[in-house]
Amino acid sequence: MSKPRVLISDALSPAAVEIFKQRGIEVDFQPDLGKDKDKLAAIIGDYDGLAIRSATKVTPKILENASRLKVVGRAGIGVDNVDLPAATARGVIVMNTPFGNSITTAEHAIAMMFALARQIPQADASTQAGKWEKNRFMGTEITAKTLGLIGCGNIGAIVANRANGLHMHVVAYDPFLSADRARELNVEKVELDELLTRADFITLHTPLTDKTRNILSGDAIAKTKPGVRIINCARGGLVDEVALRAALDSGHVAGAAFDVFVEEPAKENPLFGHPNVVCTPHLGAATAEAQENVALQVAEQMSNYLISGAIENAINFPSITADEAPRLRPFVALAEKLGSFLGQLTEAEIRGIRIEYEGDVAAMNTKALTSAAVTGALRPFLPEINMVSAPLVARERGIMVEELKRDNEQSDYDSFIRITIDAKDMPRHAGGTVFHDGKPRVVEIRGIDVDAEFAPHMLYVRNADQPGFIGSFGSLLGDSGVNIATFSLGRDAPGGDAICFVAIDQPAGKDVLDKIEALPQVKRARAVNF
Ligand SMILES: NC(=O)c1ccc[n+]([C@@H]2O[C@H](COP(=O)([O-])OP(=O)(O)OC[C@H]3O[C@@H](n4cnc5c(N)ncnc54)[C@H](O)[C@@H]3O)[C@@H](O)[C@H]2O)c1
Ligand SMILES: O=C(O)[C@H](O)COP(=O)(O)O
Repeated sequence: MSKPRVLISDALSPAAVEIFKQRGIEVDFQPDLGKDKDKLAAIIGDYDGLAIRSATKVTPKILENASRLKVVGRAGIGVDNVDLPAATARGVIVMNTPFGNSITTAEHAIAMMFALARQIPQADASTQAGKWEKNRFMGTEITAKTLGLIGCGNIGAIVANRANGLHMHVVAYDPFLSADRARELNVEKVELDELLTRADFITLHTPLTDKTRNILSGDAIAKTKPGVRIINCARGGLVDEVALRAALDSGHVAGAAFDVFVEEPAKENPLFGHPNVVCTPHLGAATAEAQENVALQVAEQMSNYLISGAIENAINFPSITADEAPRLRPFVALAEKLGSFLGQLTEAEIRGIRIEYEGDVAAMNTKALTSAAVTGALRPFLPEINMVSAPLVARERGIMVEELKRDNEQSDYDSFIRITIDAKDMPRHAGGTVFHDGKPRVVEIRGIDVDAEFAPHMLYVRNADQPGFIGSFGSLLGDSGVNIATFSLGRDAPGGDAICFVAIDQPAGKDVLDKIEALPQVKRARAVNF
C-alpha cells in the first residue's frame, strides 16, 4: 500500500512537517498555496490529507477535485473556511484543534483592551513621530470596570479569568453557560440587553453563526453605555462594522479594537482611519507557542486518522480513540458487510435501517458502527457514500436510522449485530458477530442460523428444504465452471424454508443465476459481492 500523502497549504509551524514524516506520511509544505485556489484545485487530487489554517478556503470546487481526500485538519479553531456540508457529503473528515490557541487568543483580547484603554498604538505613532503629545492621550483605568463577555466558552472563560485578575467585574451573555460554570468562573450571567447597558468594555468570543451574525447590530450598539469600548478577536461579522463606525464617529463608542473583519484579508474597512480604532490582521492565534501547539496537534490527529482510523476533534464525525480503533475495526467491517448484504438484496425504496447491538459491542462506539451499517446498506445505490457522509445521506433521503442496544443474556455470542432494512416491499434482516480471529461472520439470515465468512464473490440462495437440492446445485455450479470455496446452510425447520450462502472463486453471471433459479427447490438466487 502506498504511503498516505498530506498537503500543508497554509503557514503552519514546520513542526507539523516533522510529525507527518515521523509517522511515515509523505508531506508537501506549500505555505502560500492556500491563497491560490486554482492551483490548489489542480493538485488536491493527489492528497489524502489537507492541513490548513484560515487562508485556505475549502470550497465545493476544491472538494470536487479532491478524489482521494480523507481528512481536512484545521490547525486552529474556526472552520468557517471549510464548506462542512460539502466535505461531509463527500465523506471527508474535518477536524480542528479546539484548545491549542485559546490562551494566546484570550491574551490578544486582553492586549487589545489595554491598547484601547491607554491608546497605546496611537501614542506610539505620535511619540515616534517626535510629537511628545503628553496631554493628548488621557486613558481610562481598567480596575473595577465592568467587562461584558459575549460568548463564554474556551476563550471567553480564559478572558474572564485574566479580567478577574485585573480586578474587573465580569458579566457574560452566553445561552449555554450554566449557573454552576458561571459561579466557577466568577462571572455574572446576564441577558444580552443587560450586558449592553452595563459593560464598560465588551469583548466577543462566539463563533459566527446565523444567530450571532451582527449580534452587535446598530440597535444593540445604541443600547450600550456611552463611552463603551468594543473588542472583537472572534470572527468578522459579529459586529455591524458600518453601524459601529457611525457610533465611533458620534462619540457614543469610545474605541474599538478589531482583529477580525467581515472581509479578510481586510484591505479596506469602514473602521479603518478612525482615531480611536486599533486593528490587527487576524493575529489572535499568532504566537510561537500557539502555532506550535496547533501544528503538532493537527499533524498528530491527521496521522492517527490516516494510519489507524482514530478520530479526534472531528466536527463531522464521532470520535474514535487510538485504543478503540483496532477493537472497533472488525465490527466496522461486520456492520458494513451486513448492511451491504441486505442493501444488495433490496430493490424497493428503503424507508428505514435498524441496527441492534447486543453484548460487548453495545458498549462500543455504536455511532461509528451505525454509520458503517448505513454506508453498506446504501452503497449499492450510492457508490460514493462513506461513513462520514452516510448519516447525512440517509437524513436527506428521509431514511429513518434507528439504533437499539441490549445486553446479551439471550444471545449465544459475546457481541452480536443485527441489521434490518425496512424496504417498501418487505423488511430484510441479517445478524453477525466477530470471532476471536477478528473475522466478521454472518450467523443469522431471515432468523435462520447460518455460519459464514464474507468473501469477495458469494451466492445467496433461498430454497425449500427438500432432498436432492444440494447435489443438483453443486453439479450446476461445477458444470458452469464456478468453484465453491465455502458452503453454509441453514433452515428454519425440517422440510421448511432453507438458505445457503456460498463463497465462490469466480463471479457468477446472470446465466448461472438463471439456471439456479430454474432448480425446482429454489425460490430465489442472488449474487452478492463484498
Ligand atoms: N482571532 C483569532 O485568531 C481567533 C483565534 C481562535 C479562535 N477564534 C474564534 O474565537 C471564537 C471563540 O472560540 P472558542 O474556542 O472560545 O469557542 P467555544 O466554542 O469554546 O466558545 C464559544 C461560545 O460561544 C457561545 N455562543 C454560541 N452562540 C451564542 C450566542 N448566540 N450568543 C452568545 N454566546 C453564544 C457558546 O455557547 C460557547 O460557549 C471562535 O469564533 C473562534 O473561531 C479567533
Ligand atoms: O479560528 C482560529 O483558530 C483563529 O481564527 C486563528 O486563525 P489562523 O490560524 O488563520 O491564525
